[in-house]
Amino acid sequence: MSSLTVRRPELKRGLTPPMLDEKLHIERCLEQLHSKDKPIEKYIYLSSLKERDQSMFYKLCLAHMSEFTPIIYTPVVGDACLQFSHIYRRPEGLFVSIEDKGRIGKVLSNWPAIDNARISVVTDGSRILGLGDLGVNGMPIAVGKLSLYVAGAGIDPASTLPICLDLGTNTQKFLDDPLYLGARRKRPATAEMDEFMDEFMHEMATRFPKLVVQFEDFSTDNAFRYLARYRNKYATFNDDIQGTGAVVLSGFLNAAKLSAAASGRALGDQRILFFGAGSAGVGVAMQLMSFFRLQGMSEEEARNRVWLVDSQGLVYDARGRLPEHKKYFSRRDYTGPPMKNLLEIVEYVKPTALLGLSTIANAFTPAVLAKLAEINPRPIVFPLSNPVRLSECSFEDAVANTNGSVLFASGSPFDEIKRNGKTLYPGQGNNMYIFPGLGLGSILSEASAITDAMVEAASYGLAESLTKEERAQDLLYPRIERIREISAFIAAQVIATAQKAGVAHNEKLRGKPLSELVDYAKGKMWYP
Ligand SMILES: O=C([O-])CC(=O)C(=O)O
Ligand SMILES: [Mg+2]
Repeated sequence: MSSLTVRRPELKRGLTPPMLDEKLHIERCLEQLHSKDKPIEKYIYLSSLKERDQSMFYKLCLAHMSEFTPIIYTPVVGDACLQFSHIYRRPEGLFVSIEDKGRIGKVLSNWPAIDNARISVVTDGSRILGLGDLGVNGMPIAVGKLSLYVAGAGIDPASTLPICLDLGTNTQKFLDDPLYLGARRKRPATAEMDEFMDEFMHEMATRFPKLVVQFEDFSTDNAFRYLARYRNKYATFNDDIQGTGAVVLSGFLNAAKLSAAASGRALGDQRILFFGAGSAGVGVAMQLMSFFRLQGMSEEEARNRVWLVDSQGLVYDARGRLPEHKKYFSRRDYTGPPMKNLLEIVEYVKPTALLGLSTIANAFTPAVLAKLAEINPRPIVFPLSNPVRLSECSFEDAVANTNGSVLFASGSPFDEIKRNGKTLYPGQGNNMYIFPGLGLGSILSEASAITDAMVEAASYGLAESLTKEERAQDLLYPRIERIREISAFIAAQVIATAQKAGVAHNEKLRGKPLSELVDYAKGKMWYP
């Protein structure tokens, strides 16, 4: 030991309280957190803690995953977005404005950790969770997702880059708010936005050549359009379409096994009703096609197992003009009058599974839930809308109205329920199980693109990652406390698949067996 290390504490003497002990300081921080009674105050406290003492923030986060995720992420991050312009303390992340068009590269170069950046979450704030167009108030969603990259996949915080594109907002309330922090203008027309996005993506790839870009909470049309536009050109994925799709496929696979065991029907004998046909709804439906294909069905047979419901009711060809993204699943076999009532639609479709991506709170009424339980010994009910107050039903309602038979996963967290001496656990079908591992695998493999097969590998990796104990409790997802282990496993699957697809450029990893890839991913993780 050098004399300097011995003397250092002496040099600092007097600059901290005499009895400041690290272990006890953890307790102190937790006590401070627990002393806040409003969720938004807890969010503000943790956000400041992260700035003051990043290491302590992530230590606490890792040790208290199920307590922390609902605060730094869904649902409380939703409140943080709604109130962003009012609770704002200090800048975090990078803001790129429509006014920067023509010099976006210069703005990106202002990011201090330019050589470290490996993963960026980019939102334009136009559809934050189920809360609508929040404009520049969307920044906390990018920050929150990246905190989970650090906690959940061990990405070095210094390599994360949260970005909020400020393209204005069409929400008048914000335009009228004197404290609103974004450009006071309506959103640009498509052509102008496309020009902006092309320049942005080009400059991102130029300034940050090793960067993986996650698109987050863009409005539905743009989410699909930009995914198609950039997915073969850059290492990018859309979390709401692909991440949500993958996480739901994974939980659905586990739920279908339990449902088939209870009904005695074949695993593939599922009829899935989607309530909500936006980017998440159609993204999930697309992803679930691979569940049916895995059972040996043709594309046509698989598509026939899916029904969509939007704000106009059942989606079917004879209804008339449909937006592009709804056409694929539009029913050809129904020609009657518009069918709007969900209970009526359930009676007509007789689904084994009802998935909600509508952001319509309590749309799964007691009558709908009871009907599902009447036609299925173990109905699959996934109210996936976020945040929690927009959920299509609560876990409590789902359990109560199905006599406890429900196989349940929601987008936002619910508490477990004790019933007849048994504990029932709600699944959380949130993309937080997928994106950290998918991103980590893409970074480590140095992927030049993120293919469907890579997303699917992440999904099957997650489905496989349940322990015996977790399966014995009918869990559909593993416990969130194991997120790092799960992310390493998912990352390994993603790397192997990227190699097969020919998009992996990390030659060091070529041909390594899965177990070595898992160890490699674990070895690369950052710890506070
Ligand atoms: O952030 C979440 O909890 C899930 C998500 O991507 C969304 O709802 O848009
Ligand atoms: Mg999202």
